[in-house]
Amino acid sequence: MDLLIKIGGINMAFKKAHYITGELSIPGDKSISHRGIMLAGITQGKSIIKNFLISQDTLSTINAMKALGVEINMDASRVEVKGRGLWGLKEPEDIINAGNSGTTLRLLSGILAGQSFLTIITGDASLRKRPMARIVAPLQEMGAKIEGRDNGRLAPLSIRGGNLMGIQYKSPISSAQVKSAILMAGLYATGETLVYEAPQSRDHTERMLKAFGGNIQYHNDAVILSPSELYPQKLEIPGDISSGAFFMVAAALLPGSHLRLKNIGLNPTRTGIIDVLRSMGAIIQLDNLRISGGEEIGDLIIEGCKLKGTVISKEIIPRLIDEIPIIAVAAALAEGKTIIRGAEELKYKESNRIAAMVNEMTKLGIKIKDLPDGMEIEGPNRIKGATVESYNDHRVAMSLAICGLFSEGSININNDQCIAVSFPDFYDKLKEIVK
Ligand SMILES: O=C(O)C1=C[C@@H](OP(=O)(O)O)[C@@H](O)[C@H](O)C1
Ligand SMILES: C=C(OP(=O)(O)O)C(=O)O
Repeated sequence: MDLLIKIGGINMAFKKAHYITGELSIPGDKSISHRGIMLAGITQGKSIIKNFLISQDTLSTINAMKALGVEINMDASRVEVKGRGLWGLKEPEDIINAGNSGTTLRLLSGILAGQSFLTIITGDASLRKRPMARIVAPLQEMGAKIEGRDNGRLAPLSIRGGNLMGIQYKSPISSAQVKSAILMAGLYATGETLVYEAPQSRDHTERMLKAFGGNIQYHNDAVILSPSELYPQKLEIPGDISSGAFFMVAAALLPGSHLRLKNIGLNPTRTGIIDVLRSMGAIIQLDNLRISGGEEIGDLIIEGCKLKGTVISKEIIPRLIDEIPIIAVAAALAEGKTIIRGAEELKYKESNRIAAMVNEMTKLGIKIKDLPDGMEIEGPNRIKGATVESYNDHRVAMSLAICGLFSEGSININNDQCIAVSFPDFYDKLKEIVK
């Protein structure tokens, strides 16, 4: 079956897919790529990062670290970071712009909280609406001077740090960005820094700190960082399960499909999508399992079949937070009702992802309604063609594109160029496996 795609254009349209088949490597994990650049930048010496994700968000992190004086060179196969040591960053000459990337702004704020110089950090229109008090409050408690719009709740933030003290922080939300900002600042603090959260969010920062020589320990679900010196490393970034999720869902939904996603990151704090798809009846196998750079990695093999609805509740949400838009697509085509609760954090992402998915999937003829903390979807649905909006949110755009594989008419997605935020090759990869 032909696919009609305008790569990098404003609109795209697909024709209905019959099945998904093939083997794909998915680009490097976005969360781990950000962390690799930041931590390498504050070690003394040269780190090499392979399978780094080159996307708009991770380029925001690279540009920010360059503005702080770190030398970074990259080609298609690797990134070389010449770190300036924990205390060697320099005051940036201009405002740092994190673009669309919450991870860049929040994690970097933790590092900036440790610097005695002044930095002003901002982002695009979406990021300037996202909540920052969640990092500003604990970083101020550690001793950093931070101001921002709306009483420190919104970026731009101005940060002058230094002389930090470790804190014991019980996080009111499960957020890896909050936890990581505090741990980054903890590298500059006197005494121990402890962060407690439940349920646990992704733990890439803890693992990577350990890999760089950081003194990380766990006690009763809390992570504790003691003052540590970091050392340059060679890293290989696993494939991003959050990007792979779009193809996993497409393959799981189409009987006759057989898809292998190679070298995917399988850190258990990220694999909620596998558990949920299996609870919907999906056939997913793991192969070639190993550990690389302190992270679980392996191949995912997905066979297509008929899916059924499921219930997703609070405890699993941090393990699949970015996959909820594409899970909503799986639910739309599955038999029966799917209920997603405990996901209010979705309102504070690049767009309000509950409102975005409910509005746009409704335009496609899907029975979906919003809940205060999630959504309810009644399946199976016949998906009709329509023009839909991405809200400039990459995950919304890619989820709607997958709807296009199942729709009776063309789906045109306005502003789908935002896909380059996390997955510039999305359409090319999709084209390879759709038959
Ligand atoms: O730490 C990270 O790399 C991320 C953490 C999550 O955000 P929160 O920490 O806000 O939940 C996730 O949604 C985001 O895509 C990446
Ligand atoms: C929420 C996301 O990223 P960030 O918070 O870094 O903007 C995402 O990639 O879905």
